[in-house]
Amino acid sequence: MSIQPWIKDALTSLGFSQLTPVQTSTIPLLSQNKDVVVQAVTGSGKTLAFVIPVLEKISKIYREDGLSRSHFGALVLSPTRELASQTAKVFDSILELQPENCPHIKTQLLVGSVQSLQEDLQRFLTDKPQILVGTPGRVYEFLSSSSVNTSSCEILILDEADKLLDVSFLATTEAIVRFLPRQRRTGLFSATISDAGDDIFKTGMTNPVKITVKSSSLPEEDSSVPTNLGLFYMVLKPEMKLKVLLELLTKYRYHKTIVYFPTCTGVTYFYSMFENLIREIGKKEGIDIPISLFSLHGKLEAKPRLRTLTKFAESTTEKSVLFTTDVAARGLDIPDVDLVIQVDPPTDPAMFLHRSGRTGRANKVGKAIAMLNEGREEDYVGFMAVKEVTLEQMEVPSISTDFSEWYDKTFRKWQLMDRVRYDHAVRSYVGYVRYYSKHVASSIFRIRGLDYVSLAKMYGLTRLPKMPENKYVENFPEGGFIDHSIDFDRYKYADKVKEATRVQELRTQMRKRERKEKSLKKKGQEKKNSSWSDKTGKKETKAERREKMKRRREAVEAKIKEDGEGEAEDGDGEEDWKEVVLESKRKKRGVIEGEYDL
Ligand SMILES: Nc1ncnc2c1ncn2[C@@H]1O[C@H](COP(=O)(O)OP(=O)(O)OP(=O)(O)O)[C@@H](O)[C@H]1O
Repeated sequence: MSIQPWIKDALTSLGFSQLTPVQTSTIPLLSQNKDVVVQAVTGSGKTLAFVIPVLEKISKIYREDGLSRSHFGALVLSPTRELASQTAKVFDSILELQPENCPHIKTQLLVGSVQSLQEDLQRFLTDKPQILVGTPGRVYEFLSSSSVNTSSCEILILDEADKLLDVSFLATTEAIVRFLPRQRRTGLFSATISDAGDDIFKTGMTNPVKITVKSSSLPEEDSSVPTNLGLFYMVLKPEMKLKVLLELLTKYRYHKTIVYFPTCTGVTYFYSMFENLIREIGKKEGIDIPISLFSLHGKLEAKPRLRTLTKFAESTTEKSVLFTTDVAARGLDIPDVDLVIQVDPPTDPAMFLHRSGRTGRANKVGKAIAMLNEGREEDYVGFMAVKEVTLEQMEVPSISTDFSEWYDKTFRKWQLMDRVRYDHAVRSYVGYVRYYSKHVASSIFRIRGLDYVSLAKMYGLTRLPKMPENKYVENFPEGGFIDHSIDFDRYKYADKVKEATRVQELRTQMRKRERKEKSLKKKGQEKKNSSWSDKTGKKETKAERREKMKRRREAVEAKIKEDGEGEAEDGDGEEDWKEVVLESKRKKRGVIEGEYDL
């Protein structure tokens, strides 16, 4: 295969002395004028499979006419800022080794919130980069500017193409494609590209060559999972999940672990809870537990997100753990991640492979564990087997009664220090139930089959929050109470202003309650003396009132829905959309959704 000598030398210096199978099959086709659709297992080297042809093309343009100001030659699209930034770094690591006597090839990263569009345009005109790497939103804005001329773009790469072609991105991706000249090459890459179906043709490709690289060289052993990646599952009650997680994180031998949670709110909540648990375990055992904990999700600002990821990747602590959502599921390449834990399976089955594939990359050994709720979720194993993904059952590590009691006590003590933590628990629980209802495999993940009581215990709730799904709870506990260990009247916010407001509201409520009780007593007295027709009249008024309330609620919900739209962004932002609705509801009502009026 003819790769330019300087690129070959750079690859060798970077330790890539031999190409991987996906690179061997893709580079010659894409470098010479073929469109490609590439499906290869996670960690198989798809990035270099498009980076090399892009560099080849740009070098060729230079040998011929070069590029004029405001033109660029290649565009790489990625679904997340983290992935775009990582891909730009791969280009840059090779470009740093360009020989002095060649025209200098440069890249530019285009992602939202890192710098303004104006700054991006300014940099483009000054630096004259030939390769643009970015996320759809910012790239679209950038290409819309009259300062950018798209007519010289020779190659378009959609990395994680099935994501870029799903409902969350399709319109923007298509709009970007329309900016580009028809006479160009297109490459689509993903470990799960077949999920994009016919949408691949919306990228304007002509007769693309399909390249599929499975993990095994033996055709009868085809698998969608890399050979060195061990996939395991364990079946347990929701209330056991975090205890087992803590046990795995503290007792297991690993270097870097990524733990996936369903929602952004859940990540923030469990992150601060685990920070405390790990500290307390250290105190209990009289040692410093060598774990550095990080948290990352789509609702954080772009810059801290990128910083956290770099810190996690560069962390040299004995054990480093990243709590995250699906925003960090696709494409991220942190070579020494040796354990992935999914506290719940993802709503989209394709995501299972992307999450698990953060370990066991480039022939390194890795282990991915998925926790399944007892009951119906065991069927997920058979469901994944049909997709050539084999999961092996793993024993649930045994949790001693002592440890379990210590955990409950420590968790509760931490939670009681600030009532805001309970509010957060309620929001995370409600968010989880919403998330659960979005599972693609809805016959396995049945909203009516959830063990709500055990789930509430997992989140540290003592009372089931008010929500429509409560109708599925068998033998619904009186008042929603699972236990009475929290005295809500005395449960304080650490924030003084918040606490003062709570106390004020509590007093008002108590006064109201007293007045109500008094009036009820009085009414009871009157009722005894009133006629039957009077009572019927009151009943009608009640029905009218209920109808009025219903209409008002519907109007509020419609408004909230309207307000909530457009909040979603980058991957997992949309997962918490419902939380935005709930938040907005709360603001409007001035109460915590899911809580009883206490
Ligand atoms: N030719 C090669 N020789 C050795 N290592 C390589 C080679 N090509 C890629 N790698 C390494 O393999 C790892 C995985 O590569 P890459 O991130 O491109 O995988 P991927 O197929 O894009 O995975 P995913 O589907 O998860 O995005 C990287 O650390 C990369 O440096």
